[in-house]
Amino acid sequence: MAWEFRKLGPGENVAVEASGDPFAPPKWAPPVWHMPEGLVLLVNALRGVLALVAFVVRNIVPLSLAGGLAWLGQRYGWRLPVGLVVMAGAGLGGWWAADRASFLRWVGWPVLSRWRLVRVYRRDWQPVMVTAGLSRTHKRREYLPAIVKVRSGPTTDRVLVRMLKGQAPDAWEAVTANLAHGFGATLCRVRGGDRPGRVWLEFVRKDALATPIPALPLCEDPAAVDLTGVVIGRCEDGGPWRLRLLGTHVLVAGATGAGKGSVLWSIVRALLPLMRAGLVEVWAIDPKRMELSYGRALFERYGRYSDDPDGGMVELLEAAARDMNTRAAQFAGKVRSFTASHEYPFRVVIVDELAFLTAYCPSKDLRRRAESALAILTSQGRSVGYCVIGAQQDARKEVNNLRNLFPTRIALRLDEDEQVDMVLGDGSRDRGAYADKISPIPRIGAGVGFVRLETSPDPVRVRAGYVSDDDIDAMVVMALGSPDGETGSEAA
Ligand SMILES: Nc1ncnc2c1ncn2[C@@H]1O[C@H](COP(=O)(O)OP(=O)(O)OP(=O)(O)O)[C@@H](O)[C@H]1O
Repeated sequence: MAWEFRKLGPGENVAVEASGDPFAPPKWAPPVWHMPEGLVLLVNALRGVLALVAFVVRNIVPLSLAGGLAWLGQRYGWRLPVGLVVMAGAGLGGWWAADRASFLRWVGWPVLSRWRLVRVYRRDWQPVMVTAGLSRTHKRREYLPAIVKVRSGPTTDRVLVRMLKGQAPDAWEAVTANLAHGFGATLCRVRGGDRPGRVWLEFVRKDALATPIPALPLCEDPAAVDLTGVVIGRCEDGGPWRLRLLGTHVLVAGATGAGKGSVLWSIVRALLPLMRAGLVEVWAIDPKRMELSYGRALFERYGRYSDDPDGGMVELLEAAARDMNTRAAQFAGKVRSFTASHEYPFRVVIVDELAFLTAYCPSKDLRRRAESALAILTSQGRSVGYCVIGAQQDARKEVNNLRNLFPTRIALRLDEDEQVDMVLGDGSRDRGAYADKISPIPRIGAGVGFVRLETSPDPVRVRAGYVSDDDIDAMVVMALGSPDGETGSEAA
């Protein structure tokens, strides 16, 4: 039987049985190439050598160590290598005990990264990529994205990935749940890579914020407080959560019981040294008469306080707006950047439930006046030392149409997924801000939220310190000298 080879397209060969009969249907068959046996053996041997070289290069450090110890054992007996291993172990133990941070940086995390690369990511990479639909097959050849490196920390693994040509981060964002389950993580987030064509995958192995963070220690030194980053809790990576107050306004959105109070009180706690020094005033507006009223004495001594629904709260806001205008007129042409002083203290206006003033207040006139004062304060107050901090339960537009005047926003636990983007900006939830999935159990989820830091568009998970009633009492004692140190100054 005679066969002839035909090319259907580039790289595609078929064999067709040659036939003299022009009407006979063509008989197709895959081409069979008969290789000389020696050539096959040679190619396989070459492949084996290349794989061995790649393995040795990839594992040069452990292989060299093992080889060196084996050589020493062979040459001088087993006592020497065992002694060396014991000494190295003791040295590492001593390093760990003396300076844990540097030990983890130079030994602990690199070893863990290597271990997780080999035992988790490289091992499960192919099946997870295929199942998640991130691989492609072309002409029966499988193309997989590649792992560039893995960086492990105490709670998170960061995996730098080279995507397939033509792939975009959206394709990865759409399958974060598959990736998390595939690699045994509780959560996976996609972050921008170090160059086009690469993305960082952030796998959360363990929730670093699952247990409440006690109120941060009270600081006595005003110089230690930085208004461009007051520390109010912890970030997921273990670093401090610094919240900018100078030059911005802050919106704290969270469903009922989400822990808005702990954010507000952590801010006041961090500001206390500056309040005592006369450089910061906190004006508190407390429609709920629950959260802020506990520390009313503090606000009355170092600022102002109102919980009066019949106009008192709105008057306080209007007073702030008037004062801000006066300040702006005095600064015009003289001051370019604000520095807090005794004459012009930095004023923080805290509104515990914004929606009460802007949406739920029964008096239309009061609502209109409150909205107007808030709009003035938020649109013009930043540069003259005013910061409005508003808390609200409902992130919907109908309830707060001033949302866009708050440049800094914090999303605590939210009821619906679409509220996440309303608070943090479009695409935030796709980038991993799952504020709607924060646990409603207070011990696990209260005070937990997502923020966008100035340095990166990617949302960061944070938890505010829990300022208990006893902590507030301690603050009052520190600031006023007695738990009920009323000053007698009139509430607005
Ligand atoms: N940071 C935190 N860590 C641990 N538990 C917290 C934290 N913040 C608050 N809690 C707990 O969660 C409960 C609800 O907190 P909080 O009252 O501050 O919520 P909220 O958002 O102000 O709710 P609402 O809008 O209904 O007033 C509190 O009883 C408190 O025990």
